[in-house]
Amino acid sequence: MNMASFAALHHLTLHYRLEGEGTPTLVFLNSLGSDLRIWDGVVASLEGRYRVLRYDLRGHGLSDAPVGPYTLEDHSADLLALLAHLGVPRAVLVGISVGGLIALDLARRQPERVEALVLCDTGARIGSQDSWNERIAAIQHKGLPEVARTVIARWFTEDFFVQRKAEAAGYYNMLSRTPVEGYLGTCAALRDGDLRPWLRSIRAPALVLCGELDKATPPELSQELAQGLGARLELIPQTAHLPCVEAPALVGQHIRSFLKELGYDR
Ligand SMILES: O=C(O)CC1=CCC(=O)O1
Repeated sequence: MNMASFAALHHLTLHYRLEGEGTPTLVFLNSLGSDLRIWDGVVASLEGRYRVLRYDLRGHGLSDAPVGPYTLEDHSADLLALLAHLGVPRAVLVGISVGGLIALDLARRQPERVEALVLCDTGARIGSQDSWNERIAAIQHKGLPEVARTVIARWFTEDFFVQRKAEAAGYYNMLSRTPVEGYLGTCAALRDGDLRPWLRSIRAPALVLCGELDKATPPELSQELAQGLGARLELIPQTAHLPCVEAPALVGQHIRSFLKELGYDR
């Protein structure tokens, strides 16, 4: 059913979409300042082969934006509560950027709930304490719409801004209209979240994807992540931080090949 749905969990309300049939269930997690629509093209490319759950992280899209700061554990507890609400015992988690960190956090805390991981443009540690504190201060001082002008430049390639101008403007709107409390709360989760010590303990099979021109979470970070997890890294040509928007069909193809390797031949 491809329509907006809302789950009133005991602690907050999350916006989600559930579509498609069959196993496994794929759960898509968005990045900082985006929402579940960044996955539209990837989900379309999967052509209903799998059951797909997308949701807006707390503080994003149409989900509640409680007062921060948040932690990665707050985010992964939200996901667990949503899975329980929908009766999904186990899923393949597909997370981008902070969404990847949240997926990793769930995989280390509740390994039995995670069938596999697809980690896009992410790392076990993104940025530094200082870089996140600087971003938080800049937003408090200048506001999110101003800071978003710098941030969006890292989301897409230069070509995208020239050739897909209207989409670039639309995604700037998505980013700059993120609830500021939710954006700042999630910056704090990124500032305080470091999963490097846990990587080797994560046993779920994983695939790592990264835009070859990503400057926010560059390919070297993905390489470290893939090494730590014993996973394969695939670079997505001619894309930056959001290959799911710039090259959704290719991202979808990698997901399908990975699922095939895991025995899900659909
Ligand atoms: O906002 C950025 O600079 C890129 C990013 C880092 C974590 C995330 O989710 O997006």
